[in-house]
Amino acid sequence: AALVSKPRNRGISGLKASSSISFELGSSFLGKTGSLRASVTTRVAPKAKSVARILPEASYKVAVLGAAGGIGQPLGLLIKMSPLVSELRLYDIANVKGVAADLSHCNTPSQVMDFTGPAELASCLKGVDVVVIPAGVPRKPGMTRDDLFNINAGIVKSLIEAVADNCPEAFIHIISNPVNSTVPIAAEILKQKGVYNTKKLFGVSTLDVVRANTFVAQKKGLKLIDVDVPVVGGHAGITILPLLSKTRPSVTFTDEETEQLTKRIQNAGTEVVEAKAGAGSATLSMAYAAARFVESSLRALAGDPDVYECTYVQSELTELPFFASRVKIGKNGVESIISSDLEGITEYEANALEALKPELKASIEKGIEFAHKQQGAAASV
Ligand SMILES: NC(=O)c1ccc[n+]([C@@H]2O[C@H](COP(=O)([O-])OP(=O)(O)OC[C@H]3O[C@@H](n4cnc5c(N)ncnc54)[C@H](O)[C@@H]3O)[C@@H](O)[C@H]2O)c1
Ligand SMILES: O=C(O)C[C@H](O)C(=O)O
Repeated sequence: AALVSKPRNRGISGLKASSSISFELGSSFLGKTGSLRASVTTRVAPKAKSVARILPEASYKVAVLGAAGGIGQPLGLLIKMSPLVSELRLYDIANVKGVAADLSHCNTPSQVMDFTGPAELASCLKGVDVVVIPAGVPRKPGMTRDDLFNINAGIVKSLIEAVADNCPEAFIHIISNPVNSTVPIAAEILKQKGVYNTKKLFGVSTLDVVRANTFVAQKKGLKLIDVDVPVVGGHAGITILPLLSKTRPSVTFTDEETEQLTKRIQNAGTEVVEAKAGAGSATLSMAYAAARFVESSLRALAGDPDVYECTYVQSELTELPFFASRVKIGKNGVESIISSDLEGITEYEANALEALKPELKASIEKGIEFAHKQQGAAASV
């Protein structure tokens, strides 16, 4: 692995200037909607001053696996802007050197390092606090996310094995599709390695929330920054369930609006895949969403007591073993799963929740079965 850049301005000017620029970006675009600020009236507000005191001192190591790809590159850029990051480690099987050299010229504090190919994966992962995994193939028009399973399941499996061996304590963010199956695969691999921590494995479903917030704000003429729509279930088609009745600020929807918005949020990934016409799926909005989730995780690690995000995790909220919902994230990962979003939902949402369960269950079982088969195959060699 080559060290591409060392932070030259560790002193007052470098750190202060970049902190204030990216901090403003982080808190106004990435961070704010990652809290319950707009969504729960009973929340006890943390003292702004004490959180501000904690955060600029903190510095974490973040690895991106699949860093030279369509998501990986803009995600690397956004993470490079975070004042909470001391090392940004970029790993890919190809083309990562140039990406790292390019990013390393940004005069923000973190040091950028590149790692290429399986032989350098262990050194990329040693000592990292957060691992983000967007490695894998994207959809083309006409494909479902599940059509990516055959290729991406194996990629996620091998990367998680390395995570288990080298940084089992890290927060793991899985972006690679089909998320509904790749997260259960990761869980099984971590179990096989004896290092599974249910609180630290996250399927990144933030993009669904980002989209729901955008579409609802547009439809209802609301100020975007204030809108917060919880999205539960999973991350594919009808398993994506926006709970529009739980939108904050409180807003009412006609049946027609509910139907139209729900379908648009569920099909938003396909909307992008079709618009890109064979050139891939969402990358820029995904990088934005993933950066928000990274920033939320880093704030949680730094002791911010007010970090809430929707994410696909091991859960007891329903009878399904994995389920996306709003969770509170703290220093040790998931602190609690917020059940109140599922209370008092509308009949439309309750029916949609029941309708998504068979598909989500099948995707979870497919992932678990894959991991078990691989283990069986390895044992018989
Ligand atoms: N969770 C979400 O909301 C969401 C949103 C958008 C895309 N995705 C998924 O993210 C994945 C990546 O999308 P993309 O547009 O960045 O694809 P891409 O093809 O542009 O980039 C993928 C990168 O992964 C790398 N890669 C492949 N195998 C690897 C391995 N074994 N180790 C390390 N790197 C490896 C490739 O070299 C490439 O640079 C896809 O599976 C896509 O479906 C998920
Ligand atoms: O739609 C895709 O295939 C990519 C991603 O899951 C998305 O929601 O944009």
